[in-house]
Amino acid sequence: MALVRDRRQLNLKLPLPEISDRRPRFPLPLPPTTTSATATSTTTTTTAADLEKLQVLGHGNGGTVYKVRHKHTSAIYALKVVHGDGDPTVRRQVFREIEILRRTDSPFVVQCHGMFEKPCGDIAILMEYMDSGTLDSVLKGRGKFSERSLAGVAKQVLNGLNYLHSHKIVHRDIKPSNLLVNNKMEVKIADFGVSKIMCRTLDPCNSYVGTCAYMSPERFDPDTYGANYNGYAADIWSLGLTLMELYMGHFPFLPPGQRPDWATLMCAICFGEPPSLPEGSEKFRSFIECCLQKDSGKRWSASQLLTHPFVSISNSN
Ligand SMILES: Nc1ncnc2c1ncn2[C@@H]1O[C@H](COP(=O)(O)OP(=O)(O)OP(=O)(O)O)[C@@H](O)[C@H]1O
Repeated sequence: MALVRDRRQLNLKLPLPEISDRRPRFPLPLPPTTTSATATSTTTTTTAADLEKLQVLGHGNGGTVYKVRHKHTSAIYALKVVHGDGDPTVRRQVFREIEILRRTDSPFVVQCHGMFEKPCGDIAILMEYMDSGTLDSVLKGRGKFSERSLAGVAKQVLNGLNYLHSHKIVHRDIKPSNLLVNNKMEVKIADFGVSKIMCRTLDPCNSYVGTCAYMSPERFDPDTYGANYNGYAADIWSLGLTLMELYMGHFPFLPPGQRPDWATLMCAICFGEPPSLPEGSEKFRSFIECCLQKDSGKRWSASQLLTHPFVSISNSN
């Protein structure tokens, strides 16, 4: 596990591209929501005064996520608070996340129950509470995942990506720490701070955003690896690396214990062979190969991968 922690000390994040700094109006209306296991009522008009903070769940880029209880309904939520006086880039990220969450309604994407701005300028997003944290924290706590449990993870994340991609949303930062999980092993895609809504099918999406380690070859070198690069296939590459990491217990591009620098990693991704599983069933190896095609045009889409035999392992007894 120390090896995994070593990698996490890297801050392989690249800056966001310039986007509109237009502030959304608050409170933001949300699309109709489905009922969640922990929060039975939808509270689009909730304010900070309605919520009791129970504990800190984690810290992200410029903000803190709390476990909170609604004082009137007793429903439990996660509340992400981003500081109003913080970095403008972080504020842009949270507005982007809000914009995406307003558009999504899928059991495979973390559900948003409301957003509000506090008088001090802090921005808060009220989300469904995922009581087992991220897949990254599960890996650190319980150790490597079995093939069968990964087939279940793959199926759910693919359903989430299929939903997002069919709504022209590219996530751009799929990795274990952005996939939330609950005690029923339901896995949901979260953290849309660097995601992009594609306006046209062939919109370019070659900006360097997200976490470098999980970036696909065409995001570094679109000329060689990505004809008409539009970003959807990049999410699939990141999913392939994520599943390998959960299976192997360390980041697949690097031998355990090696601390990469940005240039080494970029060379490995662009000039090396894609990583392959050192062990595992034929179905699992084939699935990973379909995700980790260096040429983005040869990579399978989310809807194609949902038909791959590896995914159906999760249904078998
Ligand atoms: N809906 C949720 N339910 C339970 N825990 C959550 C939820 N959302 C976030 N967390 C916890 O809070 C932590 C911080 O989340 P956040 O989205 O702010 O940042 P991050 O994804 O870790 O980092 P960054 O935003 O810098 O990429 C997560 O790692 C997770 O442990």
